Amino acid sequence: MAVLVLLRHGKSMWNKLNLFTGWVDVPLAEEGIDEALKAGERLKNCCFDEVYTSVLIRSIQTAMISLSKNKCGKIPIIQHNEGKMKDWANMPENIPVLPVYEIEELNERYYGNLQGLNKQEMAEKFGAEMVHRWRRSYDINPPGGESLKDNYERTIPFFKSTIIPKLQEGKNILISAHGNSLRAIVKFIENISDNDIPKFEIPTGKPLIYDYKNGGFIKKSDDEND
Ligand SMILES: O=C(O)[C@H](O)COP(=O)(O)O
Repeated sequence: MAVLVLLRHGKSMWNKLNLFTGWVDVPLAEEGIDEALKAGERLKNCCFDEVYTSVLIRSIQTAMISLSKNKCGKIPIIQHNEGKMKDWANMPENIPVLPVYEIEELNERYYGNLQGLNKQEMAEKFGAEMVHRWRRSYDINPPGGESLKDNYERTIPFFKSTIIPKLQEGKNILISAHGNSLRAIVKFIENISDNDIPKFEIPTGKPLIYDYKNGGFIKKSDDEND
C-alpha cells in the first residue's frame, strides 16, 4: 500500500486580488503561508518518499512550508537536472533526503489572454456565464489559453508514467500543485465525467489523501486525514 496526497497551493497574492493567474509566477500571500503551515500540521506524520511540485513558486513554497512541520526526519531537497545545481561535493551521510521534483506538466492551466485580468471585471464585461464556462467547463478554452482538457492531456500522461509506478513500488507521494492540474488528476483517479467535473472544486491548502491499494485509489474521509 502507498499514500498519495494532493495539495493545492495556499492563497497567492493574485488569488487575493481575484486575478487570473495561470502561469504567472506569483508567490503565496501571508494567508497562503498560514494555509501551508496548517496543511503541514495535518500531514506531519505522513512519511513521504518523494515530492512533486509544478515549476511555479506558489506550489514549491506550499510544499516546502508544509514539510517544515514534518516529523519523519527527512530533509526536502529540490532535485535539479544540470551542472553545479545537480552535483554536490558531499552528501551528508545518515541525513535522509526527501527528493523534491519540479515538473512543468503539473503547472496550473495556462490562462492565456486572461492572465492578469480581474475575474469579477471579466464577468461584468463578458457575462458571468461565459466566464464560468472559461473557468470550469471541461473543453472550452479561455481566449488564448488551455481548457481543462488541455491541462488533463499534459498532466495525466506524466501522472501515469511517473506517479503510478512509484505508488506501485509502495512509495508515499506528495503532489503540490494547482486548482486545475489537480482537478485533472482527481478527474482521472475518481473517474469523474466531463459533465460532472465543472462542479468539482479543490480548496487552497486542504490536502486530499488517497490510499493506493491493489491498483486502485481509496479516498480517505476528512476525519481520517492525518
Ligand atoms: O490561475 C488562476 O487564476 C487560479 O489559480 C485558478 O483559477 P480558476 O479558479 O479561475 O480556474
